[in-house]
Amino acid sequence: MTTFEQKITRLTEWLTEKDVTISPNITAKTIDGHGIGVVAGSEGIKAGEKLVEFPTAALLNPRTAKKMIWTEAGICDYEIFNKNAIKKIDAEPQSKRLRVSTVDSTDAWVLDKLSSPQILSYYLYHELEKGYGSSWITFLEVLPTIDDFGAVPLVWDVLDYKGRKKYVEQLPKRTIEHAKRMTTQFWADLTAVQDTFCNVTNVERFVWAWMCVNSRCLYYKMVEARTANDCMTLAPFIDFLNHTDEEHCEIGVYEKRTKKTGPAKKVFGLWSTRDYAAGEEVYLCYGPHTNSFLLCEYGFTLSRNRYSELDITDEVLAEMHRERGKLCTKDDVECSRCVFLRHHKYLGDYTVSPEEASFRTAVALAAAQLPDSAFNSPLLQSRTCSSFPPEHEAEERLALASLEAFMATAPTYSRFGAGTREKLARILIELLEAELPRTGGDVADSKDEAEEQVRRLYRERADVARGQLAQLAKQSNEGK
Ligand SMILES: C[S@@+](CC[C@H](N)C(=O)[O-])C[C@H]1O[C@@H](n2cnc3c(N)ncnc32)[C@H](O)[C@@H]1O
Repeated sequence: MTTFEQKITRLTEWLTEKDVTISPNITAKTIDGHGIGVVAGSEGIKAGEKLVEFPTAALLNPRTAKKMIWTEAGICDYEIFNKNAIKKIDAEPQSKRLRVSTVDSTDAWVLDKLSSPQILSYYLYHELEKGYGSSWITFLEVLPTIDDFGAVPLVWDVLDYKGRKKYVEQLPKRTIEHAKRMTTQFWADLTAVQDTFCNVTNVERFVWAWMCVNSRCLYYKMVEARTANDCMTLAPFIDFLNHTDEEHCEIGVYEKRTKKTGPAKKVFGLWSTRDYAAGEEVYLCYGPHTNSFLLCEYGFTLSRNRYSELDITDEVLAEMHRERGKLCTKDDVECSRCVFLRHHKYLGDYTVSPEEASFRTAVALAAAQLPDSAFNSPLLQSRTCSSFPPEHEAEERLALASLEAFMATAPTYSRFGAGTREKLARILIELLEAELPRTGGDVADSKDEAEEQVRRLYRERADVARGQLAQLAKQSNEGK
């Protein structure tokens, strides 16, 4: 049986054969709770040190994958393709074909119909099926298993992995929506791939491939990319880097001269942005992500996350409609307050962090303090307070003018401050009371990874609410 160290040595040698440079100052190792990660060697790392450099041809991205798929398709007489897909290609006039592929054949257009995640997921799926026959086996051997994705809600939902489907509905509402969007995208991608290739039948394996692509791809811009979503590449070894929201490494493309004479070549590289002590884990930042996002996309959460926030859209909307007695719905005629907020692009997406309420939230809670009549229809027809109809009540004119002034200048002290704090505090206290049982209270951590992640999201929500309540109390004491 091959040990982890042997697999990493094989991977490093294989990458070196492809002219990839890996600094001797870093090494890959398994890290408790993180899977594989990258750590600084005994010499440590200096800021600005180049850690990994890839010739762009050695990357696994839609461009390189399409070339390899097309070469293989030629060898097996195009038998990997679904017969209907081939019929459709033959029927399509060549002039109409979208030529974005770098593959040197007009028929390779069949691959251009697929998005980058679809191409890459198919590629990994198919290579795994080949096993030791795959030229990527050294890379496949160090990829996570489906079990390593056991904390991803998509995996619970699509595979009911370890009976975890039930936990999807227990997630906070916005996280459920995120998870469901991913499930929809997954099935759309699988369908598109099955419409093109005849050899994709194992859903669990496709989940594995799709999740590898989703959780390991790095941003890499190619001229043929149609959308930002197409700008993705897999880069073995760099993809061992775990996520942090702190100071981290950077990745990018730059030119490098490998020989004294001859042209400079493009490389895809990873470099440090600060010093690292020997043995310290080296991270990347996957983006300014909340724990809800990290759980859905990657299957983990950070114990402290600087991007933690609490979505209180439903609660704020309920507060705004207290006077009306019911929420506006899509099928309902919207109330004039919603029309006003929508017109100013402030309707929905209300959040708070432990430190502050988002400005959108502050605007909505300010709007909630004006009577319905302040948003009445003649006013809305005129849209701005500068052109109020003369018959409009002076007091309401003044109130709405204050709201618009607040939206324009966001003063720290405004007529809405005290009312906003009161409404926000009520929302947060009610939310805390309602969600407390979902945090698991003082009971020990659940043995089920999925259940534990659900609890962690609720604990984080409670922490954000408490942090924000403390801020509100402080502001009240300061008389803001
Ligand atoms: C790009 S890979 C990083 C390498 C990965 N740890 C491995 O074993 O191959 C992304 C995956 O690593 C894990 N991961 C990344 N950052 C993490 C963190 N801060 N804490 C826990 N797991 C993390 C998650 O499973 C995520 O899906």
